[in-house]
Amino acid sequence: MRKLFTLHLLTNQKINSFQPMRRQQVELMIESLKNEARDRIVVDLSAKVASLNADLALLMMFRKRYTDKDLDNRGFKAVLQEVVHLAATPNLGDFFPFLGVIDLQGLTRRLKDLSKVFDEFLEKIIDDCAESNDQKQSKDFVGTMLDIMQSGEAEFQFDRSNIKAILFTMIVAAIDTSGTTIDWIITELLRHPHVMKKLQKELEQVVGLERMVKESDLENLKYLEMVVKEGMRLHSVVPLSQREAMEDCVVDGFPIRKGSRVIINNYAIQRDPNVWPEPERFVGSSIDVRGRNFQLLPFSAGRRSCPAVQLGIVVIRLVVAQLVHCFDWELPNDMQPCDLDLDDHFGVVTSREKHLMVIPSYRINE
Ligand code: HEM
Repeated sequence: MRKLFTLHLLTNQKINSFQPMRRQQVELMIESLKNEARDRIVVDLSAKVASLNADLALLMMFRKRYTDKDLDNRGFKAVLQEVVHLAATPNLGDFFPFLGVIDLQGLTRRLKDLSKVFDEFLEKIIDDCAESNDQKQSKDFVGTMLDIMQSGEAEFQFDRSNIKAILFTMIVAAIDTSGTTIDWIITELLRHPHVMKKLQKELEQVVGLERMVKESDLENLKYLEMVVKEGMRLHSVVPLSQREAMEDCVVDGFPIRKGSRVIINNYAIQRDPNVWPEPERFVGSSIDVRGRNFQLLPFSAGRRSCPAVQLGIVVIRLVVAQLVHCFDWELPNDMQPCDLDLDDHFGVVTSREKHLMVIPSYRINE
């Protein structure tokens, strides 16, 4: 299934083919911010970035626009945040099975409510895709899964509920991660005005102030690359990974029995003073993000690491570059950069506790 996902969505060719769609969606967000800048409105940047990422991910995966209302009145960000928060909350019932029935924390009940919301949405996606795939020569990802299901040729059980489970994983994995990462990087840039200025300088030199950033500019923006890596190091949006030992082994002197689940604390590794001499510092990391040396693990590492590293990085760099290039940012109510709060909302994906509120002013020459 991972191979299918990679082949259908994540080859270089596929990622490039979605470039015009990314440009269009990012331009829409910039246009709306430009209007708000004209009126000096305080904008909820977290919400803007979240809805941009939901649009990008859903358009890419399902080739169709779905709005917040298609999921639930609360919208994608709020619902997904609740899912990732509940999924990471330790359930007493897992440790003391007799408590599972009582559902003391109400986790099972809340997750069941959310699963109903998602179930209806996923049914709609599958129906829409089935309908549009009938008219197309080339199948999209959902169409291919429907074909596998109908052919009965899968070597494992594969029905509609399996398709829904896969789509659910993809939506959770794709939507919240990139948006949350961008949110944290902009937060750090606001907390470090000299880094923001330096990045704007690089953008002026490479792109100029007569036009917006294009995806083809990204490879020439080396300081942007470092800023993004450092933001991902300080704010590991997926703070913990879980793996199950396939055989008895010893890790760093600790014996691990086959079948044990090991939790890897990416957050702690990325702030480990033995690896990072100044762990709290922002900017200066040139270490590879693919976790080859197990020092920087925003996408985890190994066989179950994120298959969408390249796509994630492109989206993050593009959106951060556009926001920093097109606007100067001010904090509302005379707030100072050092007063910006860094409280996080712990979950499978860890986002800012409070939304980032800022005042943009447009800086590109018309
Ligand atoms: C900044 C953006 C992203 C970050 C930081 C990120 C991070 C991660 C991490 C850490 C994992 C592994 C979790 C674990 O260890 O169990 C993962 C898995 C996954 N990610 Fe991403 N991700 C990002 C973007 C995306 C996007 C855009 C997609 C889809 C288009 C995606 C699809 C997936 C999938 C399907 C998996 C599960 C892989 C498997 O179980 O084999 N991710 N991601």
